[in-house]
Amino acid sequence: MTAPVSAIPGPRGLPVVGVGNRLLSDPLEFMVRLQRHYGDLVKLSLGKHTMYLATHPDMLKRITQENWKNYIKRYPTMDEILGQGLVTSNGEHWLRQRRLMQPAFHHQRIARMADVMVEEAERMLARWAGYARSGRPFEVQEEMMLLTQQIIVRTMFSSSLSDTEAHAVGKAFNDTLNWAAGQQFRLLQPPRNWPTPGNLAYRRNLDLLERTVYRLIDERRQRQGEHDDLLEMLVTARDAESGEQMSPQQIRDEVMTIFLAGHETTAGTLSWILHLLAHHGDAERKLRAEYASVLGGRNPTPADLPKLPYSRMVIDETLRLYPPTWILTRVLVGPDTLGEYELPAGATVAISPYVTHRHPAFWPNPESFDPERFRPEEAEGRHKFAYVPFLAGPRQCIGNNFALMEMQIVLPMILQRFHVSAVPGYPVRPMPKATLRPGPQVWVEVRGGG
Ligand code: HEM
Repeated sequence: MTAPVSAIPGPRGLPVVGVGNRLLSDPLEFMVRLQRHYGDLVKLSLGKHTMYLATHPDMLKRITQENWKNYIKRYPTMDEILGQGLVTSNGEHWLRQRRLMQPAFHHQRIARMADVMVEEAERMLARWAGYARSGRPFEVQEEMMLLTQQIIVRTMFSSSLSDTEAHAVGKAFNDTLNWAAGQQFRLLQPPRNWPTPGNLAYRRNLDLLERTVYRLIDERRQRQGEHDDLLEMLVTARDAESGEQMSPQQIRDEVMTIFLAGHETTAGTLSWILHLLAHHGDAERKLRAEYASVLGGRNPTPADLPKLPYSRMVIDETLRLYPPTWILTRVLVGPDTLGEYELPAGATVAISPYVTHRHPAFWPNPESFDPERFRPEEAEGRHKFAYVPFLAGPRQCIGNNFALMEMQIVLPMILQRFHVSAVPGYPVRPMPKATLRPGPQVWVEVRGGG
């Protein structure tokens, strides 16, 4: 027996905005409390709109795997920047693109990018050696953003860009995406064609990016086979069935998409890990012992990573507590049943990995940082959809192996050279913006590195 949508429980909220004000002011705490109070499917009235928060792993399985085609994405604010890239597209177009791009994200191809990750981490650590010598504290998230930004720019374009260009492009990407993310949260936006300073800077950045990206695409199409990077893969990919290749516009959309999806998430997670380790001495010691016995001070290679299980558990537990994609939404194409309720076509469903990762039926002491939860014996038998930092099903993150390898390489490089400690007086809390980052800032001091 199913119940109608009107029977789904939820808070009443205020007359005009519903619960919109509470969702905006403290969404994480609010959503966790809703799940505890009302259960696994909660109705959220947001003024004119209604959203259904689905948190039970069975529901996530239904939405992302069993009936995934019935749940589509709608992200209109990102259209101009991302176009029809993998994150924002749907249907046949998405399927074709995913098929074309999947091989580039295969384990073996990703492993070939390890050298770039090591080189960029070396550059960052050389800066940190300076901070260690002078005893100067620094904001670690900024460092991580710069690192992951340079890694994605270089794995995308390899040596086609000079260092100066790579920095300019990285910054332009970043500023454009921050601007777009900010727009989603602003109530009163000047129209995009007004010459406000924000609009002008946005236009300038987007122009620079498009000019650079189209130039590089053009060069590559004329001289193929000289590089082994993501751009080469996008330019040469051919659909196995139709033999078709991507148009320059489509390649541009995918370049922007990979940049958007591929650096802030990883930078935030690396910053969270350092913050958590600075407050959990036991985990830090265990991690150092693992690195010492397997690596003995040298940089890791992809072949070492399976031999560093505790390192992976620390990453997994950090992604459980602070999944960068803390909320995402889908719109129903046709009606569907979630739990005991019948939802109509057109309904918006929200999934929150942050809330599901704290579901008391699957996670004892959900707020505590405990990497041991991911020991194989502990993890065995756990509902597969209770842990979804990269989502699941056909639309699972295509870059999950990339991100995991990047973190597994960077982390031992940092910890084998430095002791990282938090600077007192700078409390850190989760900041639910476009991604869930630690904030407002993460100030650290480093020792060692000689
Ligand atoms: C810790 C790091 C990362 C996390 C937690 C993460 C998480 C996610 C999640 C939850 C989705 C699904 C979004 C949705 O369906 O609405 C997603 C999609 C995606 N991610 Fe990631 N991601 C990470 C890193 C990366 C990296 C490094 C790349 C690329 C190099 C990447 C590329 C993508 C792309 C292209 C999609 C769209 C896939 C599709 O719909 O077919 N991500 N990611």
